[in-house]
Amino acid sequence: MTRHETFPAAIAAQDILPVTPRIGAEIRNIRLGGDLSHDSIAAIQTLLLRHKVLFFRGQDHLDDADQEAFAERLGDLVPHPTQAVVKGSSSILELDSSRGGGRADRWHTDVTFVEAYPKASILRGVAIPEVGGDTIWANTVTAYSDLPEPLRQLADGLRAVHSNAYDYAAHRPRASEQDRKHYTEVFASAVYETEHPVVRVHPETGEKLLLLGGFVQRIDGLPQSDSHKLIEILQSYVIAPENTVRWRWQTGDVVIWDNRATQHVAVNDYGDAHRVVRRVTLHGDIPVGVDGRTSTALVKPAI
Ligand SMILES: O=C(O)CCC(=O)C(=O)O
Ligand SMILES: [Fe+2]
Repeated sequence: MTRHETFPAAIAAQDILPVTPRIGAEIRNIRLGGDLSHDSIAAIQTLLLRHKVLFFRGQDHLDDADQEAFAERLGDLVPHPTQAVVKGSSSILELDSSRGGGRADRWHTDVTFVEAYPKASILRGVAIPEVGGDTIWANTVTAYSDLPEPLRQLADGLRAVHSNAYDYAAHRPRASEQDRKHYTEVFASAVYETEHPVVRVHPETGEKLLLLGGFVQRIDGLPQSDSHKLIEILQSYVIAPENTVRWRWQTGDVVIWDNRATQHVAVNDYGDAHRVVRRVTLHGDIPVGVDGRTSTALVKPAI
């Protein structure tokens, strides 16, 4: 972004409050819904590409249907491939801390185990603990540009395998019995495996970004231990504090993230307090690497 770049007309400059210079902006004085003007929707889309994550407080008027109607203005809704939608909705996924799988406490980009994973997610705070339960997002574009040149060159040529089937117990030693059951019986009930470029070219901004996150299993062509080490090195640039933004939720908040240019994690620090968030995701397109090669599905369930 250049300094003199204009703000999208439908949202006034004073209503756009960057939370950090690199990622995240709070947008004030807008009532989200399916009835927003074309200009407001276009402004939200522009701001999302620029800030990667947009925060909206005070959207308590939204119910599930309104959340879906608003999301539909931004793209095509796509339900989660293995988890059931909330009753009565077409594609809302509920994350309830008191149920299995309700705590997304590993860094990830949503649903990267499928080829055309979602381009954006829209999350609504339904029940928020008095303290704790923040979410952190990381900018994977600035992470890529922070890589020292030799690492950038190395990353440019790599491909990684993402899957929803992994050693759950090893990755999540703190998980409850309920979480384990949810993982086996629901989340990984159908196995997906997809090979993505490690560096993706963003289809709208042309920015290069690191495509990794919690579903990455290995880097193509490397022994498992080297694979782990290299993923850890690259991931350390993603989660560097200067590339992240942390949000203290209030009930009625809505957060939208560009799921192509970010990773996120829900901080699991609130014990038995009750936390419920509801999400919709928008259809994405198949990633393309810097060499023009696209992602390829290796395993997908026969439907
Ligand atoms: O619970 C949260 O704050 C985030 C959950 C999550 O990972 C998601 O909605 O995609
Ligand atoms: Fe997520």
